[in-house]
Amino acid sequence: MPGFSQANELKSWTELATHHKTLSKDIVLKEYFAKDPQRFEKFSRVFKNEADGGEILFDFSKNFLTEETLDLLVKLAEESGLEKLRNDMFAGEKINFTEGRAVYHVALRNTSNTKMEVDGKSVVDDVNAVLEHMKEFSEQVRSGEWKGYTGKKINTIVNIGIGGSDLGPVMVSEALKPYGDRNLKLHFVSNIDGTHIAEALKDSDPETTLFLVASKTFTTAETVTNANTAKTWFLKTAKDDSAIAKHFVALSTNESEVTKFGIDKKNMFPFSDWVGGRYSVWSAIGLSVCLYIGYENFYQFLAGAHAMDQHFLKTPLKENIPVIGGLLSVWYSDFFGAQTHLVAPFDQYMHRFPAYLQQLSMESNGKAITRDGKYVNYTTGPILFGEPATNAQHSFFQLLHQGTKLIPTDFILAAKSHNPVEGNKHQRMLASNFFAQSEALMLGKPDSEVKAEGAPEELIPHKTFLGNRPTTSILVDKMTPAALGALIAYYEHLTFTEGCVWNINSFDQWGVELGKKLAVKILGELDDGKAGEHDGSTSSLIEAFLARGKL
Ligand SMILES: O=P(O)(O)OC[C@H]1O[C@](O)(CO)[C@@H](O)[C@@H]1O
Repeated sequence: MPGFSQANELKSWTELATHHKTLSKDIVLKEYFAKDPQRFEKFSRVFKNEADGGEILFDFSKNFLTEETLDLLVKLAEESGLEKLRNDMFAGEKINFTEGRAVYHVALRNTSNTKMEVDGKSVVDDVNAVLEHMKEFSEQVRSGEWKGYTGKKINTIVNIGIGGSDLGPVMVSEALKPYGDRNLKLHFVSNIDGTHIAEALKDSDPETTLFLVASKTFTTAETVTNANTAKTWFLKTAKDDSAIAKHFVALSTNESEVTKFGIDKKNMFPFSDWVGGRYSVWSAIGLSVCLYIGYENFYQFLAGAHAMDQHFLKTPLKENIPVIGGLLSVWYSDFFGAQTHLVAPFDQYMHRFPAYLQQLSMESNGKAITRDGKYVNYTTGPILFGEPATNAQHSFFQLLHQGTKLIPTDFILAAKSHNPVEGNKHQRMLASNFFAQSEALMLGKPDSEVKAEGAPEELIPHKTFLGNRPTTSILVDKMTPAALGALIAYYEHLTFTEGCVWNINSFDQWGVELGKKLAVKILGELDDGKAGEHDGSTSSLIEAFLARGKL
């Protein structure tokens, strides 16, 4: 445990509170830019991705930040023990103390084969053995050497998993679609709603479909139920249990449940309990991605994340890009009262990125108990939300520009499009929106300007924009596998930084357990056709469902 309980007991927290009193009255971003021609240079950082030679520019200069703010925030990180906690994570210490586990997803993308140990035992060979298996298997499937039970090539992959066993694979395979094998059809089935599996099966042929049952625990009700439904559907045609080996593989830590399900141990891609669900796309859980984009690209994805890991591990805090991102989030949440964090990728392929980040951020830092068991005296994890732009502009950006809430926003753009159609015209239009939005959010539109445009007197307040809305712009050269890997790792370490300062355990998820238990009890009542003991509303709703939902 660190040498403090509540983050607001730290000296730097008090100093930040005093600093906030003056800064919040004074800071007008456009004036700060006018006063300081070096502002962009001071508050932007370039990440050089050793994996593919690409760069990512992080522009933090349109944030409520001065040199003093940054110094105080860095001091807050130091006092909170960020360097120790980070080093402990990289050393395989059991920093997820409520579950007695190491937090070692960084070991899954250790492409430099650095020594990494848990309990004094190296994990490097085990990680590499699984990667080797993924390589061999993905090459066999992609080449057609791996055949279905009737000798046909696999052309459909159905990943069955939920939460971290779904969101990472679906987001990454969408984001890296330009690298995908278009002869392979991908389906991701997560929801217990029968529609999800039914639609995937309608679109599949048992002779050419490969099911990946992705579940760390292999006990998650949704996944086990969907996988059993898929197995029944498959056996209806295949008839013979021995055919399962060609069409079902498991991505899991739980060998006994996997074999009980009927999947051969040799068709299991294992990983360890030190991989959290929301950090598992780098593990065997990423097999769907590997099959789709090929092993070389998957490896580049890992290498890009590894490059960001090295940056996080070795760069002084003031230059450390994810540390700055995390500290800014704390700054907005706890000193400016921001409740949310918006992430808007200007990239259609990245359309599931905000959904992925929701689990990463909200399952990690949606906590209110400090590491020594006290209720926090301050606010913690923000509500993360987002949609790809420019679509987002035409729906909820109104509230960003003229609403009453402060919404710190990240905009992400790749300079080079994968589809430079119409002589790159679309890309230039996309980019012009990326620049215009952050500029407009900062500059606003004063009433004098609205008046000068000839607006009638009564409309002037409606057409005025206050501006001074903070944004972080992230400019990637091109969304390559390595760039995406680095970007995800950026958000992981940002989340880590927040959790460390707030002194919460970012690595458990007890909050989702309650709902699971209650649902099991009510399922028994639905099977019996009678509501049990509940409050008036719940019993009546159950009775209404039973009356209306009879088959
Ligand atoms: O991979 P599993 O064990 O099926 O769990 C799936 C998901 O369920 C959760 O435990 C929460 O419901 C997530 O943390 C996890 O990603």
